Amino acid sequence: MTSPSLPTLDDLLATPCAPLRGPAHRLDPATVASLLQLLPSWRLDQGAIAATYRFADFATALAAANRVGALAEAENHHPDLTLGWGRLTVRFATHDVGGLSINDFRAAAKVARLLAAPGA
Ligand SMILES: C[C@H](O)[C@H](O)[C@H]1CNC2=NC(N)=NC(=O)C2=N1
Repeated sequence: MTSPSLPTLDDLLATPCAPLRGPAHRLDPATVASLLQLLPSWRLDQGAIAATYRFADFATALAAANRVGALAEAENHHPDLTLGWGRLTVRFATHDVGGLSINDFRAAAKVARLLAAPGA
């Protein structure tokens, strides 16, 4: 049960990342935990949210990284990416607020949709 003030997954998918600056936009741990419930593949990882996606080989993982990069550019919200053979780890935090913001969840939801699609 999410409180009325929390966005749904559809809200996250439908809302573009917006410029956020300053600690007022930092999410508290309870909100982070509630929002993570919307993104089952994602976890809290040293102050960021992260997910690891697996692929058939390096070239496929690299292609996925490039698709995530295009999404990040479109959203103006950028992850740290760790690319390996058959593996891509995507991590989001918002450096402009010095922690996690709603933009991280907006972007993560879009990445999850992008990479869940067949042939990602
Ligand atoms: C100037 C530029 O719009 C800002 O630096 C944007 C770019 N992408 C960003 N990405 C992330 N992850 N956090 C930010 O605070 C951020 N800010």
